[in-house]
Amino acid sequence: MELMSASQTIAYNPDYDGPIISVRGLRNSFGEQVVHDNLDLDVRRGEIIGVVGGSGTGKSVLMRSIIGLQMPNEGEVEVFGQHILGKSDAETIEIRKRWGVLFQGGALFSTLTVAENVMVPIREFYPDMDREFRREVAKYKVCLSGLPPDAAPKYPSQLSGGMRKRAGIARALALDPELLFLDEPTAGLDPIGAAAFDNLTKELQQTLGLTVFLITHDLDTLHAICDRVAVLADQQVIAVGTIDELLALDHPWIQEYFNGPRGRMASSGKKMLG
Ligand SMILES: Nc1ncnc2c1ncn2[C@@H]1O[C@H](COP(=O)(O)OP(=O)(O)OP(=O)(O)O)[C@@H](O)[C@H]1O
Repeated sequence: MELMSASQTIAYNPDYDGPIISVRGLRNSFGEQVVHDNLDLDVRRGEIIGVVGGSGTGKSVLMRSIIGLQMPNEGEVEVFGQHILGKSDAETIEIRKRWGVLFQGGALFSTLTVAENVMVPIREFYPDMDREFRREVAKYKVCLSGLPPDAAPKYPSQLSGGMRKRAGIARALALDPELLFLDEPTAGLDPIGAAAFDNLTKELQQTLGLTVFLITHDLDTLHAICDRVAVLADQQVIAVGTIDELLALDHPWIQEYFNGPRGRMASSGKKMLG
């Protein structure tokens, strides 16, 4: 194994104030199946951007391309203003430290407690951190996720679905990220649990100044907390904007999605609350 020298690691530029994520000309295919072709997207600092699209339109593949788990056939991905495609883990370590990911279903290690799950990224990125301090950080993140302190020593199998999602958030927050990726965070939650999770996401965005890349099918979530919505269809991001801006577009999928019976209900629910 080769160690990177400091000069080979992509440096953190604290003065960068452009888009937090910039994707250009992305192409992803699996065999004959083209999932993305010439896809562009910018994510602005501090926003919650909802990413929607029919099943199989490539929302998760897009997220995986941005975080380096999927190597696209073509295109450029910049995160925090730095090109990351084709770079090794060692080269991107300073960038990866600055984001947290909640995968679909939580993806917790079932043989580790909640606190131990939170400690995994801390140990990976800060191997020299004192063990006691690591424990304290983990406990704090568990609280930040809205879990009671007694959840920390529990195993994922001892938690409800909603609590497991919160444990996943605690782990995603382990390294004090500036950017959070959430893949369908409210899927499988009851409406009350989903609304509570939306509130948590909004609170984290506001109190920690996070930028949030949020894949969802949940119309209530889009209305409740997203600043803008990106729509995936036809292998591209066909539109990005507020829901009102999207509604002004004459695209059949967008109209059906936001103006169909469920879309109208979510919209009227927001008006009643607002
Ligand atoms: N590793 C892979 N190998 C082959 N095909 C893949 C792979 N990953 C994703 N795909 C295919 O790419 C397409 C997009 O998948 P993706 O999971 O991104 O869709 P999605 O928009 O997130 O869908 P959903 O809303 O149902 O979660 C799907 O047809 C999927 O089968």
